[in-house]
Amino acid sequence: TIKVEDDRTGLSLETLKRAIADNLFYIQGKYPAIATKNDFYMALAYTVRDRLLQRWLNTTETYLKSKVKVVCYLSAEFLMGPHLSNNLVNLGIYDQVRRAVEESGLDFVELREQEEEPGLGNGGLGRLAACYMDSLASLEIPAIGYGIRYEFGIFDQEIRDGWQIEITDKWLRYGNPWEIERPEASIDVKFGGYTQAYNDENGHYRVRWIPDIIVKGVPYDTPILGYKVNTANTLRLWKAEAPESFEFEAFNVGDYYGAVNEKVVAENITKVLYPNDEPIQGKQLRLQQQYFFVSCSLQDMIRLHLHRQDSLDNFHESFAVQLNDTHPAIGVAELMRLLVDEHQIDWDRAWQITQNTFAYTNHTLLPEALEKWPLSLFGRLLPRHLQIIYEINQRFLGQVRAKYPDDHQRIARLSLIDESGEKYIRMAHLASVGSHAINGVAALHTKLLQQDVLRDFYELWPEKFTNKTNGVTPRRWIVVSNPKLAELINRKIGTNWIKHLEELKQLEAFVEDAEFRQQWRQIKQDIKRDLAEYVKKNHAIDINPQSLFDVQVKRIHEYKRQHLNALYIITLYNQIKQNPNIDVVPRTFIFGGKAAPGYFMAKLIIKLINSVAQVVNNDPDVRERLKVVFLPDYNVRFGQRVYPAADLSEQISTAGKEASGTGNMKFSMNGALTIGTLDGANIEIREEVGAENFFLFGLTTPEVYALKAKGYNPWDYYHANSQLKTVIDLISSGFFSHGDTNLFRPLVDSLLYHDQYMLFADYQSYVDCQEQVNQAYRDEEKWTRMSILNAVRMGKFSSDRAIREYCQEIWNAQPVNVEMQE
Ligand SMILES: CCc1ccc([C@H](C)CC(=O)N[C@@H]2O[C@H](CO)[C@@H](O)[C@H](O)[C@H]2O)cc1
Repeated sequence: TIKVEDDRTGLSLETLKRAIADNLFYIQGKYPAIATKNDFYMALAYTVRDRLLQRWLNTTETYLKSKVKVVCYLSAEFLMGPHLSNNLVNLGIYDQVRRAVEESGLDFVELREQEEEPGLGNGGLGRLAACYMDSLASLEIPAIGYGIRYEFGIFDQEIRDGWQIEITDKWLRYGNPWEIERPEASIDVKFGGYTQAYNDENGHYRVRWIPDIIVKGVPYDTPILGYKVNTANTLRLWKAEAPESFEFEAFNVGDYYGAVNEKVVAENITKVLYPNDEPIQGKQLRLQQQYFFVSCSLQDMIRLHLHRQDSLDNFHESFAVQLNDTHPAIGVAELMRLLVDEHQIDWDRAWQITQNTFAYTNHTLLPEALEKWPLSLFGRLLPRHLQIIYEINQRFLGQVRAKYPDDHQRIARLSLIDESGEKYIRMAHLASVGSHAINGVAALHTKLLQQDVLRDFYELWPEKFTNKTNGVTPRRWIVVSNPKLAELINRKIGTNWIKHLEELKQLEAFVEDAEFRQQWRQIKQDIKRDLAEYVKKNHAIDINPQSLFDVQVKRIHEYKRQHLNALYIITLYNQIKQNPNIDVVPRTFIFGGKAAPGYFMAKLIIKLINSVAQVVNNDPDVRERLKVVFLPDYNVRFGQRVYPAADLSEQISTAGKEASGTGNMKFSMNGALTIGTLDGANIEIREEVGAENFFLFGLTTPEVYALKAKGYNPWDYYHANSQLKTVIDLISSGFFSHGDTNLFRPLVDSLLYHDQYMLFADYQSYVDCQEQVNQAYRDEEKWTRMSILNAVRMGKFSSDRAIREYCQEIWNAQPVNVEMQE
């Protein structure tokens, strides 16, 4: 008998080909002759999604049936990246699906590139959340990612005449095959209005909240499949809608706008992601977004808990809730409101449950990124929460006073309310008081948190603080992004490394194997050639694959010092112009990164890089040896293309400013060497790969503090270093701006008069270090050895290691085996 596989789950070539054709017909309603590339992509996506569903439903059923602890990751951002390839790798069916597509006469790569990237994040914080979701599922830890389904994600970036232009990100224009709407699980969320105290039937003091408006939260679920396991966790993203999308009464009296007004107001809440990646703006809509998704998520958790249990007394045993920075910190007050007001649990018990439920991760030391909300705005939008925060603060400061009587400064510093000038609510304080655990994202960062930003909390509760150095998923950042390298590693040590990255160390045995080094080098060369072709085809720029690919891709920010990189490029340019016979290693400087639309200096830095590129790339004296390219629209898909192609990874932030960095890990895992400062996770990468395999420069954090304390005058460096002076004067002269001496003045003046991030102090050390890079790159075998060691010693930086630490030290969560019911 011919066994016909189920169209939905079969993995044979025939079944896959039939499934794609059927989905094109029955879902897209198209037959091949009239189908667009996007139709074929959708048909393929649904074919792959079908093969996720069994695991997904089995997982949900397993969790509902058992009383397992579920990790809930609350994040305002999830930078997931394209789903197709990642799901094919985690299902272990990449090659057969690729063949099925090609045997159907379609171009797999073309279809793959059709997928709109869900850009529901700004940068590091959002991408970390995505890597952690992949590791939670791959480690079979029950988990739910809770966030916001922005209609418009991070803007698409175009570069026009050297300037960043922001384009609206209509990622949902063709629909999203990877999500399922769950209208039946909608949740109501209140805003505004007033509160009313009353005594309930048992004479207990109670408060009710009478809101101005109610908004409906509709969840959209996306399956998050682990690597080669049966576990598929859920990413639940909330969309705001009006309870009644159409007011007939208003319509009948001809008030057409009134009829849809509520709809518009409600939907605005999840309309767009705030494109700021550090500086906060304290906009009302931002607070509405934060409260909206947090309230939906906590109400959803309580509903799930009461589905499995009959009292909320052990809610904290059901759910471990991680606050991804302060953006969801309102959750502390919201859980108290739900437990006390909605479920009549007494305050002290509710507070215990709340503190045992929440944990808080801080991702930044920059003072301007620490969220604080004006009391006026907060009280208007969330009157009941303001009362609850007052109550929390009063009880908290009571404890502080008991421990530090008469230390009024300390009490004022610790208070949830910043009373100096206009009053603010300090969200980092609310998160710290309401959590049983607080962590930074790299060893240095956590130390600086304890010594500086959260010093008073550390002195109060040292036991709450632990470090959780960031990690990245080797599935997307090696297996999906660099299949050739993954293949070479598989051939040498098998495939266990993909879930046990520390096993990469076994490859150290091959460093002295010339054949292996040749293969390693060839892979990098092939990828560089592919990137050069991509840049030629899409940006009409010729780059030399033989040159050293020096890459800096990350959000544009003064503390990340993309402009220090530009100062080095101009220095090198001047060296060649002054002495054309100088023997420099041909270099291609590749930049990528978005600037927050309101961040003027960041945008000027993009303009400077493009202006320098203009001159350098068109100067016959240098262009064969120096090329500068700013590739637009840096996102996850772009990262997957550029990390494997890099020779040198630029991690040059001012010491003490980059909390961790995660790009640094992705570069090193793909064999790039790092030039960097002792900042964030660079320090731990250098410890793992060996100081001899890391190009270190610059002031350390204590040296930065000391120099600041002593009084740092950038002019001293300008006058003392003629090479630096020449570079700065060249920029001021208008040489890179068609003679316009005003264009870059704001940037030059900020350096000469402030240089907040100490570029001048680190300039010479950076230039000298770059010379060491040149020396090393000349010795191909030496460089290859260093490249191999940089990659194979990166085991620590897998997000699996980080998640295992969170599970053991913060969440007390265990893996749960999901059976595959046939
Ligand atoms: C309110 C605006 C806003 C938005 C995002 C943020 C994030 C905290 C910024 C961010 O992405 N921080 C980065 O987090 C990464 C993951 O931990 C770290 O690796 C980076 O060092 C840190 O800059 C701050 C403020």
